[in-house]
Amino acid sequence: PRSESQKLVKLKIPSAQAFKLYDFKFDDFSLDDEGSLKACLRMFLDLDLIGRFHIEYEVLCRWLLSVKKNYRNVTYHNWRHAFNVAQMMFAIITTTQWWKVLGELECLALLVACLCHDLDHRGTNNSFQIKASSPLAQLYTTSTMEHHHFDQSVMILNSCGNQILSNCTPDEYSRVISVLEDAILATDLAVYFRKRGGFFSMVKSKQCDLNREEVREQVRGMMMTVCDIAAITKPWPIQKQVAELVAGEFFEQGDIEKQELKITPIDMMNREKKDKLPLMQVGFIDSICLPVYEAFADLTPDLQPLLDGVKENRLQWQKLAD
Ligand SMILES: CCCCn1ccc(=O)c2c(N)nc(-c3ccccc3)cc21
Ligand SMILES: [Zn+2]
Repeated sequence: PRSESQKLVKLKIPSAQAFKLYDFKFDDFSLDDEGSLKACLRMFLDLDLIGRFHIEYEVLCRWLLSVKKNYRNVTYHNWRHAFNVAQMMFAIITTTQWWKVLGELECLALLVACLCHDLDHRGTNNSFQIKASSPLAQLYTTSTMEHHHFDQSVMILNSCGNQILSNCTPDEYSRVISVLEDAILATDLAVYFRKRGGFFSMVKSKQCDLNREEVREQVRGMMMTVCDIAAITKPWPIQKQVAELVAGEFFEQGDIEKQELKITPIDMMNREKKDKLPLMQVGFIDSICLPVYEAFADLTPDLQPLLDGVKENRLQWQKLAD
């Protein structure tokens, strides 16, 4: 029987327009597994990454299938989330034309990073790893999960039949891996909190010169956060559905903490405090989301729609909180 990747190789790939991949309001739930895999191929094709890095098409298909397979069947941090983060990255770098400033190598690394950034997530967060003294916490004491996601990414990139970077030069390979590591580690919200002050003041003072490497590294990291939480910018029905998945996974962690670790979970993860969700959403929006989407809307008016989306959802959550 034809292998999975040979099946994927043969499929006709619709245009980015047909998939609505340029759309900031892309519906996170619009594609099934095969559709999401074809959409990933479309993103690699339209960014001309296959041609520029001589990626063998069947290897790319096999790599995508391996990445998807290494996401677990958890409530929120699954393949669908990773795919939606990649679609938002594609929409941002094409709409703003930043793909021209970042260059193909950084775009390749960012697209790979989005697809791989939560690999093998168990539906529990970094503090849970420490509390449960999980094997991962023994390996990495800070950004525990993010280091694991990066490890998993490199493992798949180096697996035979999945080496999409095999035709890169040694210098290109090491630069892709370096950008990949920074990008994945940047998705730890603790890292975002630590670095955002510098980024916001750089944007405010109009010092954001994307032609400087240290500026591009900072912007790439913040772009990962913007894409990682982008569900907060989506039309209300999509945002509400995603919030329920996030809360669902948080409550599942809270259940484990109660039953196995015998500790009382924080309100955010305690299903007995479910009625506080709308208020917590407003808090999440005010403390984490608004500042970074305001900064990007300052950087370029092209990203104003993302900030508008967050503000619209804040109104909806505030209404439910009243
Ligand atoms: C693991 C980090 C997930 C971050 N995240 C990404 C996208 C989202 O849309 C949302 C959301 N709507 N809500 C929350 C949230 C849920 C309960 C309490 C506090 C915040 C988080 C979130
Ligand atoms: Zn994520």
